[in-house]
Amino acid sequence: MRRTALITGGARGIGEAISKRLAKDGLNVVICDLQNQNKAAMKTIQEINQFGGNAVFYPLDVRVKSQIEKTIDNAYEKFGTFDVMVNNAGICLVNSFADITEDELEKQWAVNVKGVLFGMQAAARKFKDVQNRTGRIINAASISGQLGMPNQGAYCSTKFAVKALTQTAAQELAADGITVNSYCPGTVETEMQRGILEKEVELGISKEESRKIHYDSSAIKGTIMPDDVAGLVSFLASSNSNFITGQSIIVDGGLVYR
Ligand SMILES: NC(=O)C1=CN([C@@H]2O[C@H](COP(=O)(O)OP(=O)(O)OC[C@H]3O[C@@H](n4cnc5c(N)ncnc54)[C@H](O)[C@@H]3O)[C@@H](O)[C@H]2O)C=CC1
Ligand SMILES: CC(=O)C(C)=O
Repeated sequence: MRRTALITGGARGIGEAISKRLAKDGLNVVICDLQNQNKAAMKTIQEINQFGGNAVFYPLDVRVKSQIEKTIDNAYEKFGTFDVMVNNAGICLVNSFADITEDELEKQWAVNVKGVLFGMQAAARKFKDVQNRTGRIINAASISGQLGMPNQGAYCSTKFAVKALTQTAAQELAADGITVNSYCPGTVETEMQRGILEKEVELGISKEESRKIHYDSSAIKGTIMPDDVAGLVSFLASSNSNFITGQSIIVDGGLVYR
């Protein structure tokens, strides 16, 4: 029976690449994203169908735990399997440390931390209570969860939290055969990154300085693309990573060394 993966924020950017890669790997793919990403999700599904993959779109908001639980139940009912949960959805609001507002902090914690925690809890419940078999939980962290970055204070705090939750859950869920890991990309060419660069210009950071921060500082020169992250997620979802758990793995071309 085909394994099934659910990817939050799966309609575009890194999530889109993960959806396509896992579909190529032969998994049923459940693309979960906000309703307003319907068009992007349909385009992704069309591309998956073109190479013979299997995908559906279930709209959800990761800030609402009951929606994640219901979506997992629906996916299980449709495909009869549920094996991989990718908690990828995230937002990044750039601001200098002195000016971070309560609203910015709350918005980012709601999606990046609560959304990931709810996704982990809902997936673990399903893996344990319904299937009683192995499962994979894979979370979006960032190099901003490894190192504090200028103008990303609130965002960094959420990604450090994801790393902490990943380590805790890995230890608590190991006995149930569930592994929990995170991916920590550097700067990846997506809508999120374009928004970050625009906001940095507003904060008075020159394009040259931005380029230095985001693209020119790593050992390997060049632009990290969503597919480069999807390759790691494919590995973490596969039997090649059976004994890897609690790790937050960096994909940044050699910038942060841990
Ligand atoms: N692009 C980058 O340079 C990096 C991104 N990341 C992380 O990777 C993940 C994906 O990032 P990108 O693809 O770049 O971002 P993106 O902005 O291109 O895509 C994020 C997706 O998440 C969805 N989303 C946002 N809020 C949601 C909610 N409440 N419920 C459901 N879906 C929601 C959006 O609709 C979108 O489809 C994020 O967690 C991000 O923090 C980490 C390191 C670097
Ligand atoms: C958005 C993000 O995580 C970085 C590293 O820029």
